[in-house]
Amino acid sequence: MTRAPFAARLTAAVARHGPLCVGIDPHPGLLARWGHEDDAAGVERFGRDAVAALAGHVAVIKPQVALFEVHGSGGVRALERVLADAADAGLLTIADAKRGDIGSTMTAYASAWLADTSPLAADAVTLSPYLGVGSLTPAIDLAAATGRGVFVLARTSNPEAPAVQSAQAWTLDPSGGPGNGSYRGMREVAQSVVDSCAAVNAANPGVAGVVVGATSGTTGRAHGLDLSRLGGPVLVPGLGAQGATPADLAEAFAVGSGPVIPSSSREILAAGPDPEALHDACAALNGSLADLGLPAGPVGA
Ligand SMILES: O=c1ccn([C@@H]2O[C@H](COP(=O)(O)O)[C@@H](O)[C@H]2O)c(=O)[nH]1
Repeated sequence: MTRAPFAARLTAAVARHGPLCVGIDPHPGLLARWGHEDDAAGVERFGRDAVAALAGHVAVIKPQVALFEVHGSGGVRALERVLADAADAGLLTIADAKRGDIGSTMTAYASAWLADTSPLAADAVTLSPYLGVGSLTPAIDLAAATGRGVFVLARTSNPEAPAVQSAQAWTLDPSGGPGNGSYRGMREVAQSVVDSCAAVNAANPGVAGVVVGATSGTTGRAHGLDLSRLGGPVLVPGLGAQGATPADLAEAFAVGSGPVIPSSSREILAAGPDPEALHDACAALNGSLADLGLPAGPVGA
């Protein structure tokens, strides 16, 4: 199937619905609040009801894969149905799977989340670069070939992140691209991930996004990354339950082409299950985010 590049589709969806990404995280407490059991049938009903309520009101959703996998094969089947509903409804999807492995295994992860033929295919998937951004090439290549995208963890929202992500790393010469370049100088691991993704985007515009947490207030490290040359989207989890507010984003994410996609899961889902209440919560948060004037594209738009 031929589809426009993910970054262009994301830019267009953000222009229409605003930048907010709603995380689909069926935690036990939320399932109870929405009147569902903590089992495979419960996460399926929760996810599909959320998609039905959110379609046409937000640009993109981000199902948290772990909260479906915890219910075994039934949970994975539920996730397949949630992803299919979202695709049918024209709602973009980011599978928050955080995959990363040696290249041969990465090829299988890539096929699972990004191949047209896979029942788990999403519009984009989150990837972990701990084995090196170059090890993610099978997923990046498949995303480029199928009009999908990847979001590579750069500076995550958890308080433990700086111990690894703020360490100094050898940096590839940008002219080489991941896996090919000579080494020169040192910079933070998080910045080197961003720079490697920028090199990917120079060849395949907008395919490689990054994840940068919204929680500068708790980790003290969201600020200071140079996203100006990324040339791809930025997924920003941590709004709401983790303590970040829209105001925390204004300065850290002002520079770059974007689109910048702030994400909230538990806090926004707590407004449900009433669809009207969910719409109102999304509209209020999208309004606050729009006021910030975050980069909204164009990336291949
Ligand atoms: O740096 C990261 C990367 C991913 N996440 C994921 O986003 C949601 C956040 O949920 P909230 O309820 O809005 O806190 C969750 O699925 C995380 O695994 C992140 O928080 N930080």
